[in-house]
Amino acid sequence: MTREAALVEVNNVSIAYGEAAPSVTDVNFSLGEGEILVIVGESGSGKTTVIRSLIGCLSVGGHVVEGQICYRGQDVSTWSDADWRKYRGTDISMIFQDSGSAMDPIQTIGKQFIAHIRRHSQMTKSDAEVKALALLDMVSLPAGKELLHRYPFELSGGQRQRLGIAMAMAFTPHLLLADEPTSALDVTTQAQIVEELMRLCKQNKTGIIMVTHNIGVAAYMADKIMVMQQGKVVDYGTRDDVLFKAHSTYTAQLLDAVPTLGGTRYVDTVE
Ligand SMILES: Nc1ncnc2c1ncn2[C@@H]1O[C@H](COP(=O)(O)OP(=O)(O)OP(=O)(O)O)[C@@H](O)[C@H]1O
Repeated sequence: MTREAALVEVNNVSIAYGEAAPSVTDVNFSLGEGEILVIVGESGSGKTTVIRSLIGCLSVGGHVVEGQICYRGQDVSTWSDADWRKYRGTDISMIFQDSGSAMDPIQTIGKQFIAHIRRHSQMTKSDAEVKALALLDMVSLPAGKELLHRYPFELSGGQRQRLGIAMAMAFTPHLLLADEPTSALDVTTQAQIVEELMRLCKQNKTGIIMVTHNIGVAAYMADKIMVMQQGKVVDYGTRDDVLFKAHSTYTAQLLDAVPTLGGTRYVDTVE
């Protein structure tokens, strides 16, 4: 019997910018369908670099210098631009720290959302609008019709992130990448967005790889956690392994920094 390929498999990957020494070295992890991997680590440790490499969108000069990234068993280094266009935004999608800033400020949300749907499908304008409205409803953004006539800056940070999730989920991706999707939000909205992502992940069996600075968020939502420091993975494993049997001093320090409530550390109490 052949083993079914993991959704994502990253083997010994190192990534450099230009001619400089690699910024990220020897990264290994895997993700199954419907699993949530959360990447945590200090600023500059390489989290964004790793997540962007999975959608073939490293910033200028970035390239994989060693190792292999596989998506459903396919080595993505063999993909042409046309292959990437086929997968990006449909099968593999991404939400950013502030989804609104990734949108054109002078075009209405509706125009951009409908164009996004039509770019990846054969839908008519009116069918795309119906789909956009259903997606807005799915992420608890009611009054979608009115919202489609608004501009990105007219929405709150939380509404913009919900919109980002709706657009990213438009084609029910198998893999959703999220780069600090909650860090610009207040704590209550942060919790709502995390719940939303977890619900969609469960409902659609979408695998999620999310970057956050907040190990409390990782403890709450992750199946697996990867901790990065200075371009290297210093801890990786199931949520419980990393939280309760962490090997690196850095992870121990991160966990020590999590506030306690009535003497109980937050991560200890989350199921
Ligand atoms: N476009 C670039 N050109 C050159 N070096 C870069 C570029 N982007 C990132 N780097 C370098 O790669 C390393 C990792 O950066 P990266 O943005 O992936 O870290 P990060 O963990 O996501 O940080 P943050 O939490 O601050 O977003 C850093 O040393 C950074 O300076």
